[in-house]
Amino acid sequence: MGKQLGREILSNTQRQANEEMKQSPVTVLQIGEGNFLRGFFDWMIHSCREKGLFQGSVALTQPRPTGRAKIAALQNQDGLYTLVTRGLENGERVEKKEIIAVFSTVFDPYSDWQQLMTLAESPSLRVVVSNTTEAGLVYKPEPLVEGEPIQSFPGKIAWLLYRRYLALGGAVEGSGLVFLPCELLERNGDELKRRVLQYCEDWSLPEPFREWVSTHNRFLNSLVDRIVTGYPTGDQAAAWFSEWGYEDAMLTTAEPYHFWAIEAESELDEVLPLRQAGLNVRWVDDLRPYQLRKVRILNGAHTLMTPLALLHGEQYVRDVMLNAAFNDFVRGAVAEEILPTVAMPEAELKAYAESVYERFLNPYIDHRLADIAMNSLSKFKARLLPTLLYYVDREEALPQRIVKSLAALLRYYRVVREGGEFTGRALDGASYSVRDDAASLELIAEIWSGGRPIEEIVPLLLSREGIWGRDLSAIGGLAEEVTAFILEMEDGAAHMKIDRGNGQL
Ligand SMILES: NC(=O)c1ccc[n+]([C@@H]2O[C@H](COP(=O)([O-])OP(=O)(O)OC[C@H]3O[C@@H](n4cnc5c(N)ncnc54)[C@H](O)[C@@H]3O)[C@@H](O)[C@H]2O)c1
Ligand SMILES: O=P(O)(O)OC[C@@H](O)[C@@H](O)[C@H](O)[C@H](O)CO
Repeated sequence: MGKQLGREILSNTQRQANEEMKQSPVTVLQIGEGNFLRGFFDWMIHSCREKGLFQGSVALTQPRPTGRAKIAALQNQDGLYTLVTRGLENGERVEKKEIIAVFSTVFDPYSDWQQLMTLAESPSLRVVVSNTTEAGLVYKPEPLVEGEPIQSFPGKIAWLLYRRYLALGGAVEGSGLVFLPCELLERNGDELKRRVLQYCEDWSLPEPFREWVSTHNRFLNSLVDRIVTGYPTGDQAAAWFSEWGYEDAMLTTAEPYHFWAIEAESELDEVLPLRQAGLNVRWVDDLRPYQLRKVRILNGAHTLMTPLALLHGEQYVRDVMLNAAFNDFVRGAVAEEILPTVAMPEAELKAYAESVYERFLNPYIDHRLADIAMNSLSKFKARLLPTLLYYVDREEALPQRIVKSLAALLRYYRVVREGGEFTGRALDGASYSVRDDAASLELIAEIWSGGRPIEEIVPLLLSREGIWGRDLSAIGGLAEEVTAFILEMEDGAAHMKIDRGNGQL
């Protein structure tokens, strides 16, 4: 057993910076001990502090009782943890190790409720950041028992705000807080506010307070973008620990790419000087283009490649991008079919697309296509169908690569029910299981099973409004093109075959 990370591991300079941080007022409350916030937000605050731009510190709590273990592990390490950032940046491999020191307080709100209440009443507190997954924002009614910890995340916020309102007085300028929920939900700030107000109503908290919640507090909508891969798999951690001379139970890893679009005015730089620290953060008037950019390009490219690549025996995103034929296919689809449909400056879109390819090629991330394949029906509908419909609505030629990926999706969903599973067969006959909405899979399996010719199957599949949101069989030429692609795939026709490394799809 080596030494555990703690303040004695730090160099003299780091120790001094850590002591200064510990003495700094708590300006940020963080609800969420998970990997993502530690590899994203806390790293950002650490970067700001290192540049002398941020004089506050972060108090960390977990949103649910089960997060206790990580809270205890951080307490055991004086609030410190290591972040290794690794991947490609402008074509170069980077690997950077940092000991992140931003938590001046780490506590379990279920055993130390009073500490949360004291923080709630602190005039120094300005920001509340969270990531509790989508599940954390689901509304679960609960009774209010004064002095007892509140279970839900938005319920905690409602009570925290009430205590703050009582302590600081509603009218006081600056008594409100800035909320930055990082959950991956559209308009996450609005969602948190709605939930908080729901608890205020459930507990009959006074009307003037509710008014103050809405008018003096900011619930900001934002879009986070960074792949944070957490504690490394295999022997990597042990190898690093022996190199570093210490062990770290809270070690996390992330890709170099990071982006945060926050719908708010840039004056908030004063509260969070992230941009001044050179971070890729943008205060924006309208978040929608950024959401669209990510969903259509990054997630769209994932969904575009997944069924086709799985049918051809690929397993990982990186391997798809290293295959010349697939690489051409993905880049061609993004550049010629997806980008023209997103209303943002072309140079910006191209730069984002390039960063996405680099992220897909990250030598340190094994992103399984089988994981991305889960719920591919709704993913196609949200991520690629709007692009296809853009051309349909303008009566332009159908985008061939997206049509091909739709063909691959339908072929990938050629499933039979075996026990509790729906299984399909790749082009080489290998079996796989498909995870998606059971009713849709049932329906699709039934359509494929009837012994009909493919020319009948495809229009039937495309006509299911319950799956696609509209009758796709009504789109002129689509069923014929999809059918032709499936037949070519099955026949192993030259242009649907992969000549590994150098061929064509
Ligand atoms: N890791 C990434 O690359 C990444 C990137 C962008 C967004 N995200 C999103 O961030 C979320 C968290 O990811 P992570 O990598 O930090 O995972 P994690 O497992 O390390 O952390 C999950 C966090 O959510 C909390 N949580 C889980 N279920 C909850 C519930 N029912 N109620 C309240 N809190 C709950 C946990 O206590 C913990 O703080 C995911 O939903 C993911 O979609 C992750
Ligand atoms: O997470 P999912 O299953 O909704 O989608 C799979 C990927 O497209 C997705 O995880 C991206 O990698 C992620 O959104 C990048 O920030």
